[in-house]
Amino acid sequence: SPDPAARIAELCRQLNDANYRYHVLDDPAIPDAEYDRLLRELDELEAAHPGLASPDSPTQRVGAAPSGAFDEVRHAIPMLSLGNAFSEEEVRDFVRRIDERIGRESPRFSVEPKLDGLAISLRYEGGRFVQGATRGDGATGEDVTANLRTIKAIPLALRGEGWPGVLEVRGEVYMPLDAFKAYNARALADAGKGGGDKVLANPRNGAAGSLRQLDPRVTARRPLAFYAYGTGAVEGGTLPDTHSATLARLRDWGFPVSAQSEVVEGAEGLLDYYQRMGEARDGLPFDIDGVVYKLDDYEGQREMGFVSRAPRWAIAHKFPAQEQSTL
Ligand SMILES: Cc1ccc2cc(C(N)=O)cc(O)c2n1
Repeated sequence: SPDPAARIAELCRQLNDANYRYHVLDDPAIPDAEYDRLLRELDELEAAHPGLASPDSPTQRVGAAPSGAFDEVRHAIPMLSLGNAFSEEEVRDFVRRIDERIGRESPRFSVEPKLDGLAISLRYEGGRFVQGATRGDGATGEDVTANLRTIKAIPLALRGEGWPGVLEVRGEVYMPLDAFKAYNARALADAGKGGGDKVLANPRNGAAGSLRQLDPRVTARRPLAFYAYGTGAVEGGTLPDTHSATLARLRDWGFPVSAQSEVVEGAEGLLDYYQRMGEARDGLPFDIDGVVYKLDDYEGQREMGFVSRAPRWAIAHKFPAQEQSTL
């Protein structure tokens, strides 16, 4: 049989590549059954050669139950909450304030849907996922690293090159609607036979509840997804000058980013995007409760600063409340 170390390295590469193509490019390379077969082969090889199992191996995503509650994590850079706009007038005020404060006639904005999930922060050192935490109150969150490792959309090691020595990525963990419905249908059916998983009230609670499980093996059974929407601490490297260019780099490094993100210009561009996303909303594979507008250039963001914990350079424009997803 070929050298086990070489076979293990090849299987890790194939499985990580399959994850990237499935979760980031939305272009699966191999069918699920093939993915599972490769993962089983890797599991058996690592069991036979324990010294050869790398901590970044796809088999290391599901750990055992930890001790007790979650440790606290202090966010070196606070995780922002967003100010809200509910009307066209408030959006125009937002753009006008930017023009008045930093003299931008028709600024460019990075825009994307606002997913209804749970905000988290992921820390990478030397390109490896070392810690993940919930937003908490923005300054301090809970260490849910073991649970986040079970989410295949979150890379255990960065791809490509040029990433900083320390990189924190902020994003939203969410439960896709189809997966939510399939999970509940199965949980309901199993309940009928006196066993099975808990039925979830709605996708947002499903995501929050799944991440707060003390046992990562329970989290691993939940259909969770993730998409990156920003960065936190960055050391030993630099990011591009705009948010949109940073999102493109995050995608190259292995993070899913919103397929609906765009760059638009001025209040008209924002309102047109809001209109289009409002029309597309019911066809999206996840719940959204609005769209997010961000001044795209970081220089402008620095000049605009923050009001208490919310940035002056970004707002969420919310849709009218929608009846909750049915069970
Ligand atoms: C700065 C910031 C804070 C919270 C966010 C939340 C979402 C979201 N829920 O999708 C998207 C973003 O771009 C965000 N951006």
